[in-house]
Amino acid sequence: MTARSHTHEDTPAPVSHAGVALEARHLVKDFRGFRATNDVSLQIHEGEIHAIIGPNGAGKTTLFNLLSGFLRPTSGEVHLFGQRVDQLRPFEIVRRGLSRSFQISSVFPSMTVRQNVLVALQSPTTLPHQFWTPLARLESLGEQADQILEDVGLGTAHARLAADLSHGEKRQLEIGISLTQHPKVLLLDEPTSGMGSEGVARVIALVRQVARGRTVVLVEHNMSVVAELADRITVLQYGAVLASGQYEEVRHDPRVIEAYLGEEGH
Ligand SMILES: Nc1ncnc2c1ncn2[C@@H]1O[C@H](COP(=O)(O)OP(=O)(O)OP(=O)(O)O)[C@@H](O)[C@H]1O
Repeated sequence: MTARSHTHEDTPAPVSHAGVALEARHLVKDFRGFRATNDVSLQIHEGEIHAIIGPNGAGKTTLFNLLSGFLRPTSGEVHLFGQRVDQLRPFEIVRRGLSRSFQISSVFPSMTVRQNVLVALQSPTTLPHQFWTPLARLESLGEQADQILEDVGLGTAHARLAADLSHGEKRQLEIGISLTQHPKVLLLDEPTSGMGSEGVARVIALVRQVARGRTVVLVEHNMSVVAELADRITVLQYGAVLASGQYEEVRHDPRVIEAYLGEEGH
């Protein structure tokens, strides 16, 4: 335990939904008898960067899919800003302020970087009431697209074909595409996967940038990225929450060291 660490007793129990952006309550997901998510309850606080970690097969992706509406829970509930969302479809959850980064499949390789962002901005989830002003809409979309590309560090790459982007740049574009939905809560699935140290450093800076004024939840295998970015972490094992709390607190938890962090030399 270090000076910066906290104990469970230090952390006041939340008494209401105030300050809670996203909440899982006793989530269960069974796949033909196999329990991939086992009674997961967690609270993501507004404005925090929260990392979900755990060994391979621990259920991180399944939890992401449950939180974003891509899977329906077998039982349990998901609440977004105090409202139940687990029975909604993904686009309805997007409209309520939660967006997730998509894998490379959401990027159109034969279109330019800017065109990819424009197409995402034209999504009806973003512009449901503006069909009668096509010219004004296009102009406003162009400005928005350019701003998003600046925000994700692709301002000078706007005219390049998405197919020609490096792996890291594609991840930047995916995050940009997520931002077109104006999310209050952004879910990032392994944003640094497959990257070298330069790409990792760029993504760390990018996540910090997009986290301003937002809540970010990320699944991440790279523990130095987690240490760098996360305000709090939740550790999953066998589909259940093994530990949750401040990074410094959780990383000293002997069960966590045994299950996961020990392997990483932390
Ligand atoms: N559609 C499915 N049908 C059956 N089993 C599934 C399905 N999706 C996931 N699983 C199983 O659920 C468990 C959790 O998988 P999940 O992908 O959520 O883990 P993860 O923590 O994201 O793993 P990784 O770190 O390897 O990506 C695994 O045992 C997986 O085989």
